[in-house]
Amino acid sequence: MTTATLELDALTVRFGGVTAVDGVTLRHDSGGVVGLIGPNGAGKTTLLNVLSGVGRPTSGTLRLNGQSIGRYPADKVARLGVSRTFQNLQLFGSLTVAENVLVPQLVGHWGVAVAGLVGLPAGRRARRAQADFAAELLERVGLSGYADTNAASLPYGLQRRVEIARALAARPQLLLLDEPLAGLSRSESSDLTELCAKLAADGVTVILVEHDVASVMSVSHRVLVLDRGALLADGTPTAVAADPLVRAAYLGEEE
Ligand SMILES: Nc1ncnc2c1ncn2[C@@H]1O[C@H](COP(=O)(O)OP(=O)(O)OP(=O)(O)O)[C@@H](O)[C@H]1O
Repeated sequence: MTTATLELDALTVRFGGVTAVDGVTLRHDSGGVVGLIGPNGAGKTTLLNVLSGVGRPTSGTLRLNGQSIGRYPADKVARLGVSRTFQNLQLFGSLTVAENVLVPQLVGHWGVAVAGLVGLPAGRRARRAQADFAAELLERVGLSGYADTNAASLPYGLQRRVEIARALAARPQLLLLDEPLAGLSRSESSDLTELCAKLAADGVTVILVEHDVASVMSVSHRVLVLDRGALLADGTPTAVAADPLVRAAYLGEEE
């Protein structure tokens, strides 16, 4: 898989008088895990929304692999290789794990669904292909064997993985995770952090928005710090952790 090239140039998002993202300029083309941290209200989710086509920039440009995507709707951005998860779990509790993972595929294939209802061979073949695909995705996130389990019955940490598997179904180059560690136990957090590292090693660029700074520092190759919408620091975890501006504006606040 070729690594995604992401370029932001003076990217700005305003909501009325509030500048949520303030002239962010950066380029990333080296894969890995990119940690995005910053105090409450720093603009992290707003930036993720713009990267995934859920939000629009007020000004500035956003390019993915050289293509300007800032004005594209979310479904088009997804087709170009950007997938995301949201802060709040968005699973269908009454569906199985495999069904949850396949939701984007199933809703896009009414023809297959109809063929399946009447028992046509094409439907059976398609269903087998879908089951194989779900199994492949679940294997990638460490959920082999859970395909037929009801999603709501899983522990929270595993439900997070189901969401990540669903995001991987679109075969993204860029995976945006919005606070995936929120509400997880220490061991669940460390397992999910390991999964981020594994996905990055597989060639997916992972952008990780997280309040758990220690986990971000442990897994990220590059850390971006937003403060009141602006990029306050950008570098390796070691360099960012030692930056006096970051310590004053952010890390100090956490102590
Ligand atoms: N739809 C909106 N309308 C108006 N203001 C908004 C909207 N979305 C975000 N904001 C404001 O933009 C700023 C950045 O918010 P954002 O949620 O992006 O920050 P964040 O870094 O993700 O915060 P947190 O860590 O608390 O999730 C905040 O001042 C917020 O109140």
